[in-house]
Amino acid sequence: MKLTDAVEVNQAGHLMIGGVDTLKLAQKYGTPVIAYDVSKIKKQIADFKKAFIEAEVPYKISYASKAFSSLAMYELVAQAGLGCDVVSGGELYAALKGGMPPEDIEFHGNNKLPEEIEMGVEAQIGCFVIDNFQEIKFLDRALRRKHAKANVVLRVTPGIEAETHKYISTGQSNSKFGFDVQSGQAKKALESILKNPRMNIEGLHCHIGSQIFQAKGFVMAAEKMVDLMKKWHDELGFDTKVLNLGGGFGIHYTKDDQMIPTEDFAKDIIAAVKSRAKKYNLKMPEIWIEPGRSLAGEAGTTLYTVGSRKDVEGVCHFIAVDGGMGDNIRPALYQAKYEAYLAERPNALNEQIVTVVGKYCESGDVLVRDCLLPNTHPGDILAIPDTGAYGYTMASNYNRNPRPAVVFCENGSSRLVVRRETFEDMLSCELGLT
Ligand SMILES: Cc1ncc(COP(=O)(O)O)c(C=O)c1O
Ligand SMILES: N[C@@H](CCCC[NH3+])C(=O)O
Repeated sequence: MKLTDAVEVNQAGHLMIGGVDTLKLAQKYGTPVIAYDVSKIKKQIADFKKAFIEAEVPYKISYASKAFSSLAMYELVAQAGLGCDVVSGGELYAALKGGMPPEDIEFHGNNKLPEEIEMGVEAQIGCFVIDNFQEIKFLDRALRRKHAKANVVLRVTPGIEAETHKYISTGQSNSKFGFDVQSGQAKKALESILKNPRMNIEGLHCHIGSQIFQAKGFVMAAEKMVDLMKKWHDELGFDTKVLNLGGGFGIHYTKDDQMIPTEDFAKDIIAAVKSRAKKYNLKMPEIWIEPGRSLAGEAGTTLYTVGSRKDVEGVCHFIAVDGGMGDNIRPALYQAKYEAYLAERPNALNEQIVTVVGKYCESGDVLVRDCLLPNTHPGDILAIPDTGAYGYTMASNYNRNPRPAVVFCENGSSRLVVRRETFEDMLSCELGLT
């Protein structure tokens, strides 16, 4: 039986992930544990691919690995034939270790360090997404030193304000990412790259933000980008081979989130590029997208064990779990909303409005505010679905709490893909004084 898009229930009435009973997962791996239903990741990948294949347009899907960077995820993504984007030397290192072919890796970031750029040049990655003038200098220096060439894509801010939390909106002119178009910065950068014999500019990039539900913003951005292609074709004779429209496709966190199917999102964007390119008589560019959250988010569910309770009648009912803001900072950072279920009795009558809090020494350490749950007891397993993106990758060791374990579940089997951190792990970089 299907309870939500994220969670299913087995014959015993327990929540299931990838065909595995969540109570068994908690028993086997301990809690907190983030359990992924691998079939959901595969389905999202297939849906994106389908939209491009049906539209018969050249495309590339690059997984934005900041959403969930792990060796297992890179392996899965590489097997599916996707590329990936990385935003740091650490992500690049992990992607290569996870078996991503270097030529399928894009390097993003608003302040790539010289040594990170050298690492990318050394690895002969697929392309650098150029974000600022300093980076052009650093990249040029690295290429000269290695007698190498690199493919690049120019990131611009098309001046679109996405309807999302202000911390995750990036397409507006005052964003810290990319070159501003209106002020002429972007054109200057393009001219400088075009003159550089070591850089092969493939095309343009924009990313308007994250957790966006309206196709409208993407369509507007796509249209503005094709306008820019036309302008720079006329003014500079520049032919855009690649149009990278970034990621940002919203996912379900709560019943209030109005979902647009992945395929429909992609179809709208493709149609906008197609018709605009036709209008200007431009060659259809290869469309690249960079979904992160929409590939990993709904596939992940975090399981916690309920510990203490605090009830002040008429004021509040707190249920505390053995994780919190250290494994999911999103509620504290973006006021993100989630739903919670009791793994053993997800269908039991909901009796009480409670606030699920973590174990960290912060009043803001709230995972779900005011949710309806059945009566809970210490030792119960609580599941918070839709935690597959920006949970583990934004995790911290605050209060010296170890980061959780991660398991992949599929067809009734589970597999540990990231072991739980130990206290020793947390001290492994420390040298002390004596
Ligand atoms: C350049 C770029 N591409 C892709 C993504 C992935 O976004 P999302 O996880 O919302 O799909 C991000 C993050 O917002 C980003 O900054
Ligand atoms: N970390 C953010 C998304 C940031 C996307 C990166 N540009 C989130 O959890 O929603």
